[in-house]
Amino acid sequence: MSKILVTGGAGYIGSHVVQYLRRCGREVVVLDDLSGGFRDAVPAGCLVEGNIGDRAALDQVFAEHGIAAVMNFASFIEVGASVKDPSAYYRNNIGNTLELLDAMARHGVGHLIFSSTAAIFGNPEYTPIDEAHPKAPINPYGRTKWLIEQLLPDYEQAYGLKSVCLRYFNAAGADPDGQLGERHQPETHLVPLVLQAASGRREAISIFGTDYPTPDGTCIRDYIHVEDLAQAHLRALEHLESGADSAAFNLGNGNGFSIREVIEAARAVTGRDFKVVESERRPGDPPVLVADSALARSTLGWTPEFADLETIIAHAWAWEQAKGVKW
Ligand SMILES: NC(=O)c1ccc[n+]([C@@H]2O[C@H](COP(=O)([O-])OP(=O)(O)OC[C@H]3O[C@@H](n4cnc5c(N)ncnc54)[C@H](O)[C@@H]3O)[C@@H](O)[C@H]2O)c1
Ligand SMILES: O=c1ccn([C@@H]2O[C@H](COP(=O)(O)OP(=O)(O)O[C@H]3O[C@H](CO)[C@H](O)[C@H](O)[C@H]3O)[C@@H](O)[C@H]2O)c(=O)[nH]1
Repeated sequence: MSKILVTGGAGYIGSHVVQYLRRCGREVVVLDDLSGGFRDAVPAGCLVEGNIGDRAALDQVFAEHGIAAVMNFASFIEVGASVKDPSAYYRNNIGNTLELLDAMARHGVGHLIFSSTAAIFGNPEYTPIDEAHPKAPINPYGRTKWLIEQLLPDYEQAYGLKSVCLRYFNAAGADPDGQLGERHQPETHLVPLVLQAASGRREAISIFGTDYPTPDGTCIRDYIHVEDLAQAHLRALEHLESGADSAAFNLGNGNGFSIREVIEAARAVTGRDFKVVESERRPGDPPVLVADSALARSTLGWTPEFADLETIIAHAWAWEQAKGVKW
Protein backbone atom coordinates (compact mmCIF):
# COMPACT_ATOMS: atom_id res chain seq x y z
CA MET A 1 0.00 0.00 0.00
CA SER A 2 1.18 3.53 -0.74
CA LYS A 3 2.44 5.76 2.02
CA ILE A 4 0.82 8.67 3.81
CA LEU A 5 2.96 11.80 4.21
CA VAL A 6 2.26 13.34 7.61
CA THR A 7 3.65 16.86 7.76
CA GLY A 8 4.07 18.19 11.31
CA GLY A 9 4.05 14.57 12.47
CA ALA A 10 6.55 15.30 15.25
CA GLY A 11 4.04 17.63 16.91
CA TYR A 12 1.34 16.94 19.46
CA ILE A 13 -1.61 15.91 17.30
CA GLY A 14 0.47 14.70 14.33
CA SER A 15 2.52 12.27 16.44
CA HIS A 16 -0.64 10.68 17.86
CA VAL A 17 -2.07 10.35 14.35
CA VAL A 18 1.17 8.74 13.10
CA GLN A 19 1.02 6.17 15.90
CA TYR A 20 -2.68 5.49 15.22
CA LEU A 21 -2.15 5.09 11.46
CA ARG A 22 0.71 2.64 12.00
CA ARG A 23 -1.36 0.61 14.46
CA CYS A 24 -4.03 0.45 11.73
CA GLY A 25 -1.47 -0.93 9.29
CA ARG A 26 -0.80 2.24 7.29
CA GLU A 27 2.71 3.19 6.15
CA VAL A 28 3.75 6.68 7.15
CA VAL A 29 6.48 9.19 6.34
CA VAL A 30 6.81 12.28 8.55
CA LEU A 31 8.10 15.61 7.24
CA ASP A 32 8.77 18.01 10.11
CA ASP A 33 11.28 20.81 10.59
CA LEU A 34 11.17 20.30 14.39
CA SER A 35 10.40 23.99 14.92
CA GLY A 36 7.70 22.93 17.37
CA GLY A 37 7.94 19.14 17.36
CA PHE A 38 10.20 16.50 18.86
CA ARG A 39 12.39 13.91 17.17
CA ASP A 40 11.56 11.31 19.83
CA ALA A 41 7.82 11.63 19.13
CA VAL A 42 8.35 9.96 15.72
CA PRO A 43 9.04 6.22 15.28
CA ALA A 44 12.59 5.39 14.18
CA GLY A 45 13.11 5.65 10.45
CA CYS A 46 9.90 7.61 9.75
CA LEU A 47 11.22 11.16 10.06
CA VAL A 48 12.45 13.33 7.21
CA GLU A 49 13.67 16.56 8.78
CA GLY A 50 12.60 19.42 6.54
CA ASN A 51 10.25 22.28 5.86
CA ILE A 52 7.01 22.04 3.86
CA GLY A 53 8.12 25.26 2.14
CA ASP A 54 11.26 23.58 0.75
CA ARG A 55 10.45 22.61 -2.83
CA ALA A 56 13.52 20.40 -3.30
CA ALA A 57 12.87 18.52 -0.04
CA LEU A 58 9.24 17.97 -1.06
CA ASP A 59 10.22 16.71 -4.53
CA GLN A 60 12.63 14.26 -2.95
CA VAL A 61 10.09 12.94 -0.43
CA PHE A 62 7.36 12.53 -3.06
CA ALA A 63 9.75 10.91 -5.56
CA GLU A 64 11.32 8.50 -3.07
CA HIS A 65 8.31 7.31 -1.10
CA GLY A 66 5.35 6.73 -3.41
CA ILE A 67 3.11 9.03 -1.43
CA ALA A 68 -0.63 8.55 -2.04
CA ALA A 69 -2.02 11.05 0.46
CA VAL A 70 -0.96 13.91 2.71
CA MET A 71 -2.12 14.84 6.19
CA ASN A 72 -0.93 18.38 6.86
CA PHE A 73 -0.46 19.30 10.52
CA ALA A 74 2.58 21.53 9.87
CA SER A 75 1.78 25.07 10.88
CA PHE A 76 2.25 27.65 13.59
CA ILE A 77 -0.54 27.29 16.14
CA GLU A 78 -0.75 30.15 18.64
CA VAL A 79 -3.48 32.75 18.34
CA GLY A 80 -1.61 35.32 20.48
CA ALA A 81 1.66 34.91 18.56
CA SER A 82 -0.23 35.33 15.27
CA VAL A 83 -1.49 38.74 16.42
CA LYS A 84 2.03 39.83 17.42
CA ASP A 85 3.75 38.53 14.27
CA PRO A 86 1.18 37.96 11.51
CA SER A 87 3.87 37.86 8.82
CA ALA A 88 5.39 34.69 10.29
CA TYR A 89 1.94 33.09 10.33
CA TYR A 90 1.05 34.12 6.78
CA ARG A 91 4.45 32.93 5.50
CA ASN A 92 4.32 29.56 7.25
CA ASN A 93 0.62 28.68 7.32
CA ILE A 94 -0.17 30.06 3.87
CA GLY A 95 3.11 30.44 1.91
CA ASN A 96 4.66 27.15 2.94
CA THR A 97 1.33 25.31 2.74
CA LEU A 98 1.02 26.50 -0.89
CA GLU A 99 4.43 24.95 -1.64
CA LEU A 100 3.10 21.68 -0.23
CA LEU A 101 -0.09 21.86 -2.30
CA ASP A 102 1.93 22.68 -5.43
CA ALA A 103 4.20 19.70 -4.79
CA MET A 104 1.13 17.48 -4.43
CA ALA A 105 -0.13 18.79 -7.77
CA ARG A 106 3.29 18.24 -9.44
CA HIS A 107 3.47 14.67 -8.18
CA GLY A 108 -0.16 13.81 -8.85
CA VAL A 109 -1.05 13.22 -5.19
CA GLY A 110 -4.81 13.59 -5.00
CA HIS A 111 -5.82 13.28 -1.33
CA LEU A 112 -5.25 15.84 1.44
CA ILE A 113 -6.46 15.92 5.05
CA PHE A 114 -6.00 19.46 6.34
CA SER A 115 -5.80 20.54 10.02
CA SER A 116 -8.22 23.41 10.40
CA THR A 117 -9.65 24.94 13.55
CA ALA A 118 -12.65 26.33 15.41
CA ALA A 119 -10.84 29.67 15.11
CA ILE A 120 -12.21 30.06 11.55
CA PHE A 121 -15.65 30.84 13.04
CA GLY A 122 -14.55 33.83 15.14
CA ASN A 123 -17.12 34.96 17.71
CA PRO A 124 -19.92 32.42 17.25
CA GLU A 125 -23.36 33.63 16.22
CA TYR A 126 -24.93 30.47 17.64
CA THR A 127 -23.83 27.33 19.43
CA PRO A 128 -23.24 24.43 18.98
CA ILE A 129 -21.35 25.40 15.83
CA ASP A 130 -22.16 23.36 12.73
CA GLU A 131 -20.39 23.43 9.37
CA ALA A 132 -22.84 25.99 7.96
CA HIS A 133 -21.97 28.57 10.63
CA PRO A 134 -20.57 31.81 9.09
CA LYS A 135 -16.77 31.92 8.92
CA ALA A 136 -15.41 35.14 10.36
CA PRO A 137 -11.98 34.58 11.96
CA ILE A 138 -10.91 37.32 14.38
CA ASN A 139 -7.15 36.71 14.37
CA PRO A 140 -4.40 36.01 11.79
CA TYR A 141 -4.09 32.35 12.85
CA GLY A 142 -7.76 31.70 12.10
CA ARG A 143 -7.51 33.65 8.84
CA THR A 144 -4.60 31.49 7.62
CA LYS A 145 -6.64 28.32 8.10
CA TRP A 146 -9.81 29.75 6.54
CA LEU A 147 -7.85 31.04 3.54
CA ILE A 148 -6.38 27.60 2.84
CA GLU A 149 -9.85 26.04 3.20
CA GLN A 150 -11.20 28.53 0.66
CA LEU A 151 -8.54 27.91 -1.98
CA LEU A 152 -8.70 24.10 -1.85
CA PRO A 153 -11.69 23.92 -4.25
CA ASP A 154 -9.56 25.78 -6.84
CA TYR A 155 -6.79 23.17 -6.44
CA GLU A 156 -9.36 20.43 -6.86
CA GLN A 157 -10.87 21.95 -10.00
CA ALA A 158 -7.47 22.62 -11.61
CA TYR A 159 -5.24 19.79 -10.31
CA GLY A 160 -7.67 17.12 -9.08
CA LEU A 161 -6.60 17.53 -5.46
CA LYS A 162 -9.42 16.32 -3.20
CA SER A 163 -9.44 17.29 0.45
CA VAL A 164 -11.09 16.95 3.82
CA CYS A 165 -10.71 19.88 6.23
CA LEU A 166 -11.02 18.87 9.88
CA ARG A 167 -11.79 21.74 12.24
CA TYR A 168 -10.67 20.66 15.67
CA PHE A 169 -12.14 22.36 18.68
CA ASN A 170 -9.89 22.01 21.79
CA ALA A 171 -7.53 19.07 21.37
CA ALA A 172 -6.53 17.55 24.71
CA GLY A 173 -5.55 14.25 26.33
CA ALA A 174 -2.74 11.85 25.53
CA ASP A 175 -2.07 8.39 24.15
CA PRO A 176 -3.90 6.01 26.56
CA ASP A 177 -0.82 3.73 26.49
CA GLY A 178 1.35 6.58 27.73
CA GLN A 179 3.82 6.64 24.82
CA LEU A 180 2.92 10.14 23.65
CA GLY A 181 1.36 13.30 25.05
CA GLU A 182 1.05 17.05 24.69
CA ARG A 183 4.33 18.96 24.47
CA HIS A 184 4.22 22.56 23.37
CA GLN A 185 7.06 24.93 24.21
CA PRO A 186 5.92 27.29 25.53
CA GLU A 187 2.72 25.56 26.61
CA THR A 188 -0.33 27.81 26.25
CA HIS A 189 -3.18 25.29 26.45
CA LEU A 190 -5.43 25.05 29.47
CA VAL A 191 -5.43 21.30 30.24
CA PRO A 192 -1.64 20.75 30.32
CA LEU A 193 -1.14 24.00 32.24
CA VAL A 194 -3.71 23.00 34.88
CA LEU A 195 -1.95 19.64 35.25
CA GLN A 196 1.44 21.33 35.57
CA ALA A 197 -0.09 23.25 38.49
CA ALA A 198 -1.40 19.98 39.96
CA SER A 199 2.01 18.34 39.68
CA GLY A 200 3.76 21.32 41.25
CA ARG A 201 5.72 22.18 38.09
CA ARG A 202 3.81 25.47 37.94
CA GLU A 203 3.01 27.67 40.91
CA ALA A 204 -0.62 28.34 39.94
CA ILE A 205 -3.10 28.28 37.09
CA SER A 206 -4.48 31.63 35.93
CA ILE A 207 -8.09 31.94 34.80
CA PHE A 208 -8.15 34.42 31.94
CA GLY A 209 -11.37 36.34 32.59
CA THR A 210 -14.19 35.68 35.05
CA ASP A 211 -16.72 38.15 33.62
CA TYR A 212 -17.80 36.32 30.47
CA PRO A 213 -21.53 35.89 29.77
CA THR A 214 -21.44 32.22 30.87
CA PRO A 215 -22.98 30.59 33.99
CA ASP A 216 -19.77 30.85 36.08
CA GLY A 217 -18.20 33.75 34.17
CA THR A 218 -15.36 31.73 32.58
CA CYS A 219 -14.93 30.62 28.94
CA ILE A 220 -16.55 27.43 27.78
CA ARG A 221 -14.73 25.04 25.42
CA ASP A 222 -15.36 21.65 23.82
CA TYR A 223 -12.42 19.32 24.68
CA ILE A 224 -11.78 16.53 22.20
CA HIS A 225 -9.39 13.64 22.89
CA VAL A 226 -6.35 13.57 20.62
CA GLU A 227 -6.90 9.84 20.02
CA ASP A 228 -10.42 10.56 18.75
CA LEU A 229 -8.93 13.17 16.42
CA ALA A 230 -6.57 10.45 15.17
CA GLN A 231 -9.53 8.18 14.43
CA ALA A 232 -11.21 11.03 12.52
CA HIS A 233 -8.14 11.46 10.30
CA LEU A 234 -8.17 7.84 9.19
CA ARG A 235 -11.95 7.96 8.62
CA ALA A 236 -11.49 11.14 6.56
CA LEU A 237 -8.83 9.52 4.41
CA GLU A 238 -10.98 6.42 3.92
CA HIS A 239 -13.79 8.78 2.88
CA LEU A 240 -11.62 10.18 0.05
CA GLU A 241 -10.24 6.73 -0.83
CA SER A 242 -13.83 5.50 -1.28
CA GLY A 243 -14.29 8.13 -3.99
CA ALA A 244 -16.45 10.48 -1.90
CA ASP A 245 -16.42 14.24 -2.39
CA SER A 246 -14.20 16.78 -0.67
CA ALA A 247 -15.70 18.00 2.59
CA ALA A 248 -15.14 19.85 5.87
CA PHE A 249 -16.11 18.64 9.34
CA ASN A 250 -16.26 20.20 12.81
CA LEU A 251 -14.73 17.90 15.43
CA GLY A 252 -15.71 18.10 19.08
CA ASN A 253 -17.78 16.18 21.62
CA GLY A 254 -20.63 18.70 21.69
CA ASN A 255 -20.18 19.24 25.46
CA GLY A 256 -18.94 22.57 26.74
CA PHE A 257 -16.92 22.90 29.96
CA SER A 258 -16.02 26.15 31.67
CA ILE A 259 -12.48 26.81 32.86
CA ARG A 260 -13.66 26.42 36.45
CA GLU A 261 -15.19 23.04 35.55
CA VAL A 262 -11.91 21.92 33.95
CA ILE A 263 -10.05 22.94 37.11
CA GLU A 264 -12.52 21.04 39.33
CA ALA A 265 -12.28 17.96 37.11
CA ALA A 266 -8.48 18.14 37.32
CA ARG A 267 -8.67 18.35 41.13
CA ALA A 268 -10.95 15.27 41.17
CA VAL A 269 -8.81 13.23 38.75
CA THR A 270 -5.45 14.07 40.30
CA GLY A 271 -6.54 14.21 43.94
CA ARG A 272 -4.32 17.29 44.23
CA ASP A 273 -5.21 20.82 45.18
CA PHE A 274 -3.41 23.76 43.59
CA LYS A 275 -3.50 27.52 43.49
CA VAL A 276 -5.89 29.31 41.12
CA VAL A 277 -5.42 32.97 40.22
CA GLU A 278 -8.17 35.03 38.60
CA SER A 279 -6.71 37.35 35.99
CA GLU A 280 -7.67 39.55 33.04
CA ARG A 281 -9.28 38.28 29.87
CA ARG A 282 -6.88 37.05 27.18
CA PRO A 283 -7.54 39.07 23.98
CA GLY A 284 -9.29 37.17 21.19
CA ASP A 285 -11.05 34.49 23.29
CA PRO A 286 -14.69 33.86 22.30
CA PRO A 287 -16.84 33.12 25.39
CA VAL A 288 -18.23 29.78 24.13
CA LEU A 289 -16.93 27.34 21.49
CA VAL A 290 -18.87 24.07 21.24
CA ALA A 291 -19.02 21.88 18.14
CA ASP A 292 -21.94 20.26 16.42
CA SER A 293 -20.17 17.19 14.98
CA ALA A 294 -23.24 15.33 13.75
CA LEU A 295 -21.99 15.52 10.16
CA ALA A 296 -18.66 13.83 10.94
CA ARG A 297 -20.48 11.09 12.84
CA SER A 298 -23.01 10.41 10.08
CA THR A 299 -20.75 10.90 7.03
CA LEU A 300 -17.44 9.49 8.28
CA GLY A 301 -18.81 7.00 10.82
CA TRP A 302 -16.66 8.80 13.40
CA THR A 303 -17.35 7.54 16.94
CA PRO A 304 -15.30 9.23 19.66
CA GLU A 305 -14.13 6.70 22.25
CA PHE A 306 -12.92 9.01 25.02
CA ALA A 307 -15.62 11.65 25.17
CA ASP A 308 -15.80 12.38 28.88
CA LEU A 309 -13.65 15.13 30.34
CA GLU A 310 -12.37 13.00 33.26
CA THR A 311 -10.91 10.42 30.86
CA ILE A 312 -9.29 13.13 28.75
CA ILE A 313 -7.73 14.68 31.87
CA ALA A 314 -6.72 11.28 33.32
CA HIS A 315 -4.75 10.41 30.16
CA ALA A 316 -3.11 13.84 30.13
CA TRP A 317 -2.30 13.44 33.84
CA ALA A 318 -0.63 10.07 33.31
CA TRP A 319 1.58 11.70 30.65
CA GLU A 320 2.34 14.73 32.84
CA GLN A 321 3.40 12.44 35.68
CA ALA A 322 5.46 10.10 33.52
CA LYS A 323 7.19 12.57 31.23
CA GLY A 324 6.39 16.13 32.25
CA VAL A 325 9.24 16.62 34.66
CA LYS A 326 11.77 15.72 31.97
CA TRP A 327 11.22 18.82 29.84
N1 LIG B 1 -3.82 21.90 19.51
C1 LIG B 1 -5.07 22.25 19.22
O1 LIG B 1 -5.94 22.34 20.12
C2 LIG B 1 -5.45 22.56 17.80
C3 LIG B 1 -6.77 23.01 17.56
C4 LIG B 1 -7.14 23.28 16.23
C5 LIG B 1 -6.25 23.09 15.18
N2 LIG B 1 -4.97 22.68 15.45
C6 LIG B 1 -4.07 22.48 14.30
O2 LIG B 1 -3.54 21.16 14.36
C7 LIG B 1 -2.23 21.12 13.84
C8 LIG B 1 -1.30 20.46 14.84
O3 LIG B 1 -1.34 21.19 16.07
P1 LIG B 1 -0.45 20.73 17.31
O4 LIG B 1 -1.14 21.20 18.54
O5 LIG B 1 -0.09 19.30 17.16
O6 LIG B 1 0.84 21.66 17.09
P2 LIG B 1 2.39 21.30 17.23
O7 LIG B 1 3.14 22.60 17.24
O8 LIG B 1 2.62 20.35 18.34
O9 LIG B 1 2.68 20.55 15.84
C9 LIG B 1 2.94 21.24 14.65
C10 LIG B 1 4.16 20.58 14.02
O10 LIG B 1 4.41 21.20 12.75
C11 LIG B 1 5.81 21.38 12.60
N3 LIG B 1 5.97 22.48 11.64
C12 LIG B 1 5.53 23.76 11.75
N4 LIG B 1 5.82 24.43 10.62
C13 LIG B 1 6.46 23.57 9.79
C14 LIG B 1 6.97 23.66 8.47
N5 LIG B 1 6.90 24.80 7.77
N6 LIG B 1 7.53 22.57 7.91
C15 LIG B 1 7.60 21.40 8.60
N7 LIG B 1 7.13 21.23 9.85
C16 LIG B 1 6.54 22.31 10.43
C17 LIG B 1 6.33 21.67 14.00
O11 LIG B 1 7.69 21.37 14.15
C18 LIG B 1 5.43 20.75 14.84
O12 LIG B 1 6.04 19.48 15.01
C19 LIG B 1 -1.87 22.56 13.50
O13 LIG B 1 -2.06 22.77 12.12
C20 LIG B 1 -2.86 23.39 14.32
O14 LIG B 1 -3.12 24.63 13.71
C21 LIG B 1 -4.56 22.41 16.72
O1 LIG C 1 -3.46 29.44 31.47
C1 LIG C 1 -4.55 29.47 30.87
C2 LIG C 1 -4.68 29.01 29.53
C3 LIG C 1 -5.92 29.11 28.94
N1 LIG C 1 -6.97 29.64 29.60
C4 LIG C 1 -8.29 29.74 28.97
O2 LIG C 1 -8.73 28.44 28.67
C5 LIG C 1 -9.51 28.44 27.47
C6 LIG C 1 -8.89 27.46 26.49
O3 LIG C 1 -7.64 28.01 26.09
P1 LIG C 1 -6.57 27.17 25.22
O4 LIG C 1 -5.40 28.09 24.99
O5 LIG C 1 -6.34 25.86 25.87
O6 LIG C 1 -7.34 26.88 23.88
P2 LIG C 1 -8.02 27.90 22.85
O7 LIG C 1 -9.49 27.69 22.99
O8 LIG C 1 -7.53 29.28 22.99
O9 LIG C 1 -7.36 27.42 21.49
C7 LIG C 1 -7.66 26.22 20.82
O10 LIG C 1 -8.69 26.44 19.92
C8 LIG C 1 -8.43 27.48 19.02
C9 LIG C 1 -9.65 27.56 18.20
O11 LIG C 1 -10.48 28.51 18.77
C10 LIG C 1 -7.16 27.21 18.19
O12 LIG C 1 -7.37 26.25 17.20
C11 LIG C 1 -6.00 26.81 19.06
O13 LIG C 1 -4.94 26.28 18.28
C12 LIG C 1 -6.43 25.76 20.05
O14 LIG C 1 -5.41 25.48 20.95
C13 LIG C 1 -9.50 29.89 26.96
O15 LIG C 1 -10.65 30.53 27.37
C14 LIG C 1 -8.28 30.50 27.66
O16 LIG C 1 -8.39 31.89 27.88
C15 LIG C 1 -6.85 30.11 30.91
O17 LIG C 1 -7.79 30.60 31.52
N2 LIG C 1 -5.63 29.99 31.50
